[in-house]
Amino acid sequence: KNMGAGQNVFNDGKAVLNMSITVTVSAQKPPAPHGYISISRKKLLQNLEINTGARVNAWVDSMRASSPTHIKSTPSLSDDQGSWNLHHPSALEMFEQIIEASKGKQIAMFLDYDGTLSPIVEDPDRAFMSKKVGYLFIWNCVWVVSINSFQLVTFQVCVNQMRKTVRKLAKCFPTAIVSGRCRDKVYKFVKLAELYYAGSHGMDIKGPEKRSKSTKDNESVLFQPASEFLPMIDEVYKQLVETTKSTPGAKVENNKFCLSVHFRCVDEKKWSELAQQVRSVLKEYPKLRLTQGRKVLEIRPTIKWDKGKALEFLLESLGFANCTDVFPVYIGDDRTDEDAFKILRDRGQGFGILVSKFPKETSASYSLQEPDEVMDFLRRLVEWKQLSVQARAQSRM
Ligand SMILES: O=P(O)(O)OC[C@H]1O[C@H](O[C@H]2O[C@H](CO)[C@@H](O)[C@H](O)[C@H]2O)[C@H](O)[C@@H](O)[C@@H]1O
Repeated sequence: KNMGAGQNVFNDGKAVLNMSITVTVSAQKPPAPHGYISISRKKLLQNLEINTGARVNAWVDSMRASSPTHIKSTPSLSDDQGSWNLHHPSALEMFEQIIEASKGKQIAMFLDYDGTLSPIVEDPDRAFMSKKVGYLFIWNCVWVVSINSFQLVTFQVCVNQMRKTVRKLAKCFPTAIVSGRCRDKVYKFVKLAELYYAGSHGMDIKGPEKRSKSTKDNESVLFQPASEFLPMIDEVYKQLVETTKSTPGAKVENNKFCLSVHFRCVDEKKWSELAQQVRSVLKEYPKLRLTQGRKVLEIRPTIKWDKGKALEFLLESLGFANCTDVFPVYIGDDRTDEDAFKILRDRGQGFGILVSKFPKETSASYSLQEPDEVMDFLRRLVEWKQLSVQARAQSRM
């Protein structure tokens, strides 16, 4: 059986078999044709089993390594908090220097969602924007006839401070949300029509809604590089739901052009079983690959597209292609955000801010500890921009 060139038996970036192999199954072993390796089917299957076991173990190691409790117990990283902070100082503490670096340039903001604008929670469907909620107390006197007295009534108006801040931010700078989630879902959490959205790890990009009376269609989809994968993703979603249902706590999320298999609520003893289940489905789909986020296995098309490419595409769409006077700031907490941090580092433009309480390998320049700090940083940017606009207006008078 000719397995064909470039067939990835295991499709997680490091292909186990990624070369042209001719497997000959016959009683008498014919000589291998020139340029081909001839190995027995039995031997091949044995190799595959060994590799499958090793690969699943590698997955589980990686699942452990990305877990904060394990990071804390990794001496090379935990002992090094001080030196990590030196290399990735707080963006809040470095605010003045950041502003200085952006002088004369147009700031453009790129924000990841989970773990950046919303705190990480167990249930992905309840990852609402920052919990910090403002209460507006209105004291009011109400004449209650029945008890013939005045009563003091309190009204509480909840204002989502993060949404309010991002709305203001978008008034000051072009702003995009870049998320692993399906675009519609992230929009339901953020609920701001004035932003750019790049869902499914950047594979579904849409510009701000245009309010046009002439057309009912106010959607402005800009780019969907993986649309041909939709049927495959749906098929794999169904299979993963079925295959993983025996693992308590596992949750499969359909993110339209990619899938997430959550293991946050899976007992660590069952991680290997879950990895095995995911692998058993994925091995039939060499055109899909696996990446990892925070307690989540992410499955996506093998196309060369990621959050970094989405960032470049958005910069172009915003009219900043080949511009030297743009200053992109990307804030994110996850491994998938590293692609965007790296692009900024390589271009030598703007910078990345990693949201993390723990030292991590990163191409980001600065750090913030949690979504509340992200909100403080965004607020300071808004205040600075408003003050500089005011100052400019006054100087013209
Ligand atoms: O790129 P992002 O916006 O950061 O999306 C990455 C994944 O985020 C979500 O999962 C993460 O957040 C969940 C809610 O806090 C948490 O339960 C989970 O453990 C995290 O991995 C989202 O549900 C995934 O689909 C995204 O891929």
